Amino acid sequence: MEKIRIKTYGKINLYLEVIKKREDGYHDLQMVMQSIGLYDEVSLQKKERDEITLYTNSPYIPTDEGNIAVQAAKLMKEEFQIDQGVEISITKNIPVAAGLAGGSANAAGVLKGLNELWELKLRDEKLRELGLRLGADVPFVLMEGAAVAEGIGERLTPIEGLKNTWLVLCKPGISISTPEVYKALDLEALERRPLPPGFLSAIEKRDLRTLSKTMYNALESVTAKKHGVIEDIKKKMMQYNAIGAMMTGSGPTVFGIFKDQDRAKKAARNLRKYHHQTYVVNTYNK
Ligand SMILES: C[C@@](CO)(OP(=O)(O)O)[C@H](O)COP(=O)(O)OP(=O)(O)OC[C@H]1O[C@@H](n2ccc(N)nc2=O)[C@H](O)[C@@H]1O
Ligand SMILES: Nc1ncnc2c1ncn2[C@@H]1O[C@H](COP(=O)(O)OP(=O)(O)O)[C@@H](O)[C@H]1O
Repeated sequence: MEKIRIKTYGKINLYLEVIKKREDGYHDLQMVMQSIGLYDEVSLQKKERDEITLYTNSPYIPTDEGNIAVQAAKLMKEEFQIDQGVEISITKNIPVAAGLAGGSANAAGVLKGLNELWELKLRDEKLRELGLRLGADVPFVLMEGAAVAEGIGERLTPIEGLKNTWLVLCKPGISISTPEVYKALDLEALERRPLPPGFLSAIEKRDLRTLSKTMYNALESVTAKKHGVIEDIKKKMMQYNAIGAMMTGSGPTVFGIFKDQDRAKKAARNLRKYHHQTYVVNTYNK
C-alpha cells in the first residue's frame, strides 16, 4: 500500500476530576471521555527521500517538528529503524487548541497509518504505549468511542458510549495553554466531586438530564474563572434550549447537549453571531 487516509476524531470530556499532582509534574485524573463526530483527515504517502514532510490547510498549526503528527512519524521511524520517508497531509476541521484533542488525534492517526503503511503489525497495546510518549490524551483518541480514563489519561476502561446525541461546540476566540491551566490549578481549594454513582449508567441509558446535572470539569475552576466568556457561552447554550452545557478539557470550547438536531442547529445559528467557531456534531461511537 502506498497511500493511506484516516479520519481522526476529536473528543469531549464528560467528566474530569483532578486527583493529585504527581512527582513528575503531571496530574492523576479521573475522566470520562467521549469521541465526537468532528474529524480531521490525515493522509500518509510513502516518499522516495528519507524525510518527513507535512502539508496542511490550516494556518494555525506548525508544519515542522512542532507538529505532533511529525513527532509521531519520527517516533515510529526511530523506534523501528525505518529508513523510508513519509509525506503527511492534514485537512484540519477540528479547531486548534480547543480542548478537543485535535493534535492528539492527528498523532494517533499517524501511528495507526504508519503501522499499516510500513507493515509493522503492531498491536493496539503497543500503539497506545507509543502514543502516551507523545501526549496524555493520545491513548484515548487511538482507541476512540468512550472510556473512563485514569492515571494521566492512559489507563483506559472502555464503556458503553453516549449514543446518537446532538452537541453544539462553541469555541470563543481566546487561546488557552493546557500546561498553564494545570499549573494554575489550586488543588487545595478544589471541591472534591467523585464520579457520581449513576453517571456511567446515565450515559449508557442516554439519560441526558441526569448526565447534564452531574457532569463536571475541575479545570473550569481555572479557565472559566479567568475568562468570563466561558460562563457566558454556557448561559447562552441553556437559553437556546440545551439540556446541559460544560467546558471540555482545559478549554476554551464549551459543549451543549441537545434533545435533537433541530434544536442544536437553532442554538448554533444564534451562538455563531457571537463566536464563529461553532459546530453542530453528533457523538461518535465505533
Ligand atoms: C486537559 C485534557 C483533558 O483530556 O485535554 P485537552 O484540554 O488538552 O484537550 C488532557 O489532560 C491534556 O492532555 P494532553 O494535551 O495530551 O497533555 P500533554 O500534551 O501530555 O501534556 C501537556 C501538559 O499538561 C499537563 N498535564 C497533562 C496531562 C495530565 N494528566 N496532567 C498534566 O499536568 C502537563 O503540564 C503537561 O506538560
Ligand atoms: N497536528 C496538530 N493539530 C493541532 N494542534 C497541533 C498540531 N500539532 C501541534 N499542535 C499544537 O498543539 C497545541 C494544542 O493543540 P490541540 O491538540 O488542537 O489542542 P487541545 O490539546 O487543547 O485539544 C496547539 O498550540 C498547536 O499549535
